[in-house]
Amino acid sequence: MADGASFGVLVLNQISKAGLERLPAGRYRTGKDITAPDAILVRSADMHAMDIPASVRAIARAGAGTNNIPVAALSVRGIPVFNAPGGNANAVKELVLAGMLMAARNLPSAQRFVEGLDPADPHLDKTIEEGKKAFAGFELGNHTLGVIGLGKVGALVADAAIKLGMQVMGYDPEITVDAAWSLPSQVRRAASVEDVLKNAQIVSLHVPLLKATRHLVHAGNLRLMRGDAILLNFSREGVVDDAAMVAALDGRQLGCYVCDFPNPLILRHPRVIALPHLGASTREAEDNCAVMVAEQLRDFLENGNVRNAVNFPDVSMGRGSAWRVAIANANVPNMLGQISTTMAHAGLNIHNMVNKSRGDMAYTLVDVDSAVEAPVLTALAAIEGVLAVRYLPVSA
Ligand SMILES: NC(=O)C1=CN([C@@H]2O[C@H](COP(=O)(O)OP(=O)(O)OC[C@H]3O[C@@H](n4cnc5c(N)ncnc54)[C@H](O)[C@@H]3O)[C@@H](O)[C@H]2O)C=CC1
Ligand SMILES: O=C(O)CCC(=O)C(=O)O
Repeated sequence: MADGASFGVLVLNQISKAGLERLPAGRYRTGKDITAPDAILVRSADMHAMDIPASVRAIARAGAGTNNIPVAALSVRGIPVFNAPGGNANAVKELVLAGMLMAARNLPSAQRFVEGLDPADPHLDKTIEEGKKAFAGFELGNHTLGVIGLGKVGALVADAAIKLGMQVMGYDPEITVDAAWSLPSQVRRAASVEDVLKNAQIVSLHVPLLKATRHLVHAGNLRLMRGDAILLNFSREGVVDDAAMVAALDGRQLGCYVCDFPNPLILRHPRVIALPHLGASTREAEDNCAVMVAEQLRDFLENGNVRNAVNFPDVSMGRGSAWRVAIANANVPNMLGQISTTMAHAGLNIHNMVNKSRGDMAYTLVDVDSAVEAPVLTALAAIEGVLAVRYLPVSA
């Protein structure tokens, strides 16, 4: 609960100062030791085993993926999970380009070769000229890149690859209309994951980790890939079956694996290039994401408005009066009827109201013409299907 005018925000990861500054100190307490927080700010910390306090009203993920957050369990509690769509997409795109170049030009092994040179070698020039033959690579232009997942990151990767002279094929059965509009017209539509794996020399994965995308790349479809193909995974560890992928590398069914998720199965494999989850680690991306989610969180805590929550509809309403009630409820018949009847019985006049739904979740903002007493809030919370009720009077 907010104690008077102030909100407590528990911060689980390093969050950029630019974002934290959007939660002004006079009104917000932020830090790693906040007890009974109103909200939690997080990046990659795994929250699945965490006991999320009853005081929590919102989770804000300063990034894209929310697989580290128990979204379904939070939805049942009427708690929105905000993220920052696109806030780090350019940073990931640039690292994917670096990954493609590192693999195509054998840069990590070339670098290891140079690091192993002996400065006292009297024939250093000759050693270098002899050694470099082992690292000859290929140019990206005119090769085919397959992009699986054409959201914020995938679209930027496709666009950059076209600008590098590559041919691009893309697969995304869930693509949104906005994402489809933002794709360059040169991107050829692939029929399936298999179509991409079979026909692209370089494949880059940009899907969220969901039940449907776990082991999207597995033993069965890895064998469709060209023996010299490069697979890039900047999505999530579980999207590729790493055991099958290592077997494909060892069996020469795959040329190289580039990923952002090292684990014991792939560490030190000579044809794996692994980075320590660096995709979003740029000053720009860290600031963008932190600022986006801090602003979204503040508008939710203070006004109940919802923007960019992965489990709630977008709902925003300008303040029509000083007394607002925000209600998260199951998307079932007669909720609005019961909410307005409860308010009418308490003598409250509804000034303005908005209700939207998304899947099983509905969200309602109601501005009323007079103060709302605690028993009315209790009665609203007791309506079957109501998941959370917040009273948000404008402080004097
Ligand atoms: N390495 C890193 O630091 C980062 C990793 N990521 C990962 O990349 C993922 C994608 O990020 P964004 O592009 O920002 O998300 P996004 O939500 O904009 O795009 C995801 C796309 O995947 C598509 N998709 C879903 N299921 C699919 C399937 N079965 N086959 C093909 N496409 C499918 C969706 O329709 C959507 O267009 C995130 O969920 C996260 O896991 C994102 C940012 C940083
Ligand atoms: O916050 C980070 O560094 C990780 C970013 C990420 O994986 C994401 O946004 O999905």
